[in-house]
Amino acid sequence: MPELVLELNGRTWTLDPSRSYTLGRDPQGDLVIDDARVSWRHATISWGGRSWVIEDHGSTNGTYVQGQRIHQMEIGPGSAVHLGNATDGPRVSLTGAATGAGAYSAQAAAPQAQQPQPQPQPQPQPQAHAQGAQQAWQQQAPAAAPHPNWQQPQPPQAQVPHQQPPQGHVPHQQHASAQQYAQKVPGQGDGGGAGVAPGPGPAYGDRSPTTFHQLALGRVMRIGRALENELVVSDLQVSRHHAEFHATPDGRFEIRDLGSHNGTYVNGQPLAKSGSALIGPNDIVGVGHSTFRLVGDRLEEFVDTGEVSFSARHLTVTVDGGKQILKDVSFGVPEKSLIAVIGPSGSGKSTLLKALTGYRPANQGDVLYDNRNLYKQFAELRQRIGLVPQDDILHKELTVRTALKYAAKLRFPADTTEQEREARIDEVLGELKLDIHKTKKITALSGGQRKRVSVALELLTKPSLIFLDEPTSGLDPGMDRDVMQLLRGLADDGRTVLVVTHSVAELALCDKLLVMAPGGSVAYFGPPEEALNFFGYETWADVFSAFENYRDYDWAGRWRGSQHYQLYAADIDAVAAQSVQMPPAQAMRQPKPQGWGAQLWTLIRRYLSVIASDKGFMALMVILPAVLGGLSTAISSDYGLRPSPRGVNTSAAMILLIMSIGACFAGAANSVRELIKERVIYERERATGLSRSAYLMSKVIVLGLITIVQGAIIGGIGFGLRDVPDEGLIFGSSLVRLELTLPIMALGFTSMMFGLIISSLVKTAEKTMPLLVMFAIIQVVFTGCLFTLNGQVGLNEFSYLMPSRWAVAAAGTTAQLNVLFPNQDDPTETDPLWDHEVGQWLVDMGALLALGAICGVIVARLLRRHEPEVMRK
Ligand SMILES: Nc1ncnc2c1ncn2[C@@H]1O[C@H](COP(=O)(O)OP(=O)(O)OP(=O)(O)O)[C@@H](O)[C@H]1O
Repeated sequence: MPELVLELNGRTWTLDPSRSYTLGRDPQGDLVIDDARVSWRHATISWGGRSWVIEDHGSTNGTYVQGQRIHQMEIGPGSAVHLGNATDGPRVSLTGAATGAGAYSAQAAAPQAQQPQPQPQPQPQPQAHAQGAQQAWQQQAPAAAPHPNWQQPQPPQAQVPHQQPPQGHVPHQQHASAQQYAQKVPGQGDGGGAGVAPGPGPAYGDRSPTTFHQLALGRVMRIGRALENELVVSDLQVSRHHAEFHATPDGRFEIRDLGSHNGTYVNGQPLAKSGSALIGPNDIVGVGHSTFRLVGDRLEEFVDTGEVSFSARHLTVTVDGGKQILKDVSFGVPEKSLIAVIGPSGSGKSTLLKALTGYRPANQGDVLYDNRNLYKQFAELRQRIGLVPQDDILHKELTVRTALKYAAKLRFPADTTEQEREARIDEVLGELKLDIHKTKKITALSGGQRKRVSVALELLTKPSLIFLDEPTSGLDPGMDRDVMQLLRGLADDGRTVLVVTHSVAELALCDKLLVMAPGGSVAYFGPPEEALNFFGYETWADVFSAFENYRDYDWAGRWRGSQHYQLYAADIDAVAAQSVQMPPAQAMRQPKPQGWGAQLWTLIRRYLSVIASDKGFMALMVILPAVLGGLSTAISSDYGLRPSPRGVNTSAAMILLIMSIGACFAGAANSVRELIKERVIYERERATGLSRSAYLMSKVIVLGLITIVQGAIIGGIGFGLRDVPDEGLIFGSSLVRLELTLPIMALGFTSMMFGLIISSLVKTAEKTMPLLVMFAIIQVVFTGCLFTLNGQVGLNEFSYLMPSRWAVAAAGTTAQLNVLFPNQDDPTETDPLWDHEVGQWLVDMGALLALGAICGVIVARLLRRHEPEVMRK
């Protein structure tokens, strides 16, 4: 029997040739390797009939034998295989004989063989508590009506003896007991845990470092993704050459950023690009998912594999006018937890989500992530947060794969290769079982599948904390379970997942439930299965009715007086509330993974892909200007844009009017929905480092080109079929029609910019249509072709704000509109904007384009309103 003995992390397994063994992070696999660089299903070892064979399963970071990345290779006694990194990735060694009594049989070794066994703990008796709670509730009041006693909750100590949770590390268990929970939550009542910046104290509680690296005087230790670095970090968030540690002549150590894309952080604050900082034993250096701490001349590395605790303490949000919309919310969960947040409408769920993600930081309180203060170290920690808003954050017109491809391009550092990004996309698609849908358009997917794609997008960068805002809203009831099971799986795989939901059907899948009461305070936090008993009702509908009927009841007081509070929240609550002091905006600004130009190019390509995928829209873009240009030919005119024998030719003004309005309408119609329909995508991408100006510029360039072409079609048809003056002002006699068309093209562009203003102003896409119509009608009035504007004090000056006024004026200088369409009251009074002079043509065109530029500045300001508060600068 060709037995092979495999050694990993000090443990040995005797492999059986009759079956194959999977290696990876998947807890269901045969050999579970808990290392961020190892893929979920990384590789397989099996007996190939002649010899043992290791086969890589398309892992992101590769399988290495003697420093070479391999796909499939024969192995045998004496072989050593590194997973995830050629030098310091987890090492699998193979020998030919069992190593004695310590050897495990791999068949017998269930995946859990490597997991630490849970310590026996005194278990709380949830049912007894629940009944107790119910009795207390029923004693206080019958469910049908509030009772005065409700207002006087018993002091917590009277209800339940306070149990001191024992100290120590306890592995995760689904629906962990209160004691287990209390052990894992950071900073429990010790006043500590408010971040590490800067100051003594353990940075990671009881977590031990993933690896150590020896630093030596005179030696530089360079960190990066590339294999030639001394410290190779297999993380796509890290640049190829990211940063370096080196000793200064006086024996101290310094970290220097090497122009990294995602930044190097010291105590959560980003170093300037290519900047450096001296580091001491209390400093935490952050590079991608890894953090480093100096211990003597050794560097301890902690890799954030997602298994981190999370808690909120005393979160309070006060809005203008002093009203509190979130009141003193505290809760905490250990690693790998799924938390659901429910509550009646207006109870502050969205406000809480914004406070937890840093989108709108609370005015008071802390959010602790792995014992680090999220608000203080936001620039670094925001990269570990995934947020799936209620609306899809992908362009539905694209295929799943293309949408993820663009998202990966925007979120990963500029120096990641397409191959690396593709590999990560494949990994995520596989994890979320979306492989079979990858070539489908997102519009063709069911609601549940679409939500999976949004989750897949957020998983690309391997966040440890994932927040979801009502993922099941708008889905079929059957999809609830699907989505909640997906979230359960995400948490079990080593992430903390918090979901705000209206759906109560699948709450049992969660580890903890947070129930918000009207007014923004906590009504309950604890295991979901004990919640209904806590409230003393049989259904959630009853609980929500009670919230509705007794809005003024002190729900928070009832919670704080309960034994559940003692069990699940008192420790977190014991720390006094602090007001939030966010670092200065500069320190919070996360370096952008991509340069401005690269972002712009990706955004332009994505936008063109979206347009190209909609053939109907493309056809309309050509038909609309053709029809509008054609309409102008319906005006009967013997002389076109030339003077009649008497000079006057009012139909020329009508022709210019119709063509200008056509250009206004086409331009504004192109852009009026553009920003509002992408608002959620913009908000999310902005939080992950998208440049506002690159985003706006991508719209201006693509829509600008479209509207200019449309203007050319309108002008080509409208002027092409008409008599035009023999001589132009700029182009002489040869290109008079072009000279007349240029103002129409510029008008299309500027109207498109006005459309962007409308799009960034409105709250819903439906509101854009009335505003578009209003814009077009105002332009009709202010062309100067319906009635004389010149000389009308106030009205004339106001018309200078209208793009149609300048476009008609520019074309009017060429066509001599002062002759064709003289002032009806006083023919000697001419409009100076229509003077037949080269300078005037240039002034009119300049004013038209300047209006467009001013619109651009206004849109940029308006876009700011739709950004996470921390991104507004
Ligand atoms: N900026 C603000 N200024 C004033 N009041 C606000 C502001 N933002 C939210 N509110 C109010 O705070 C309360 C909580 O709002 P929030 O959107 O967080 O509730 P919600 O529980 O998410 O509601 P829903 O389930 O309907 O989405 C609401 O009464 C809301 O009107």
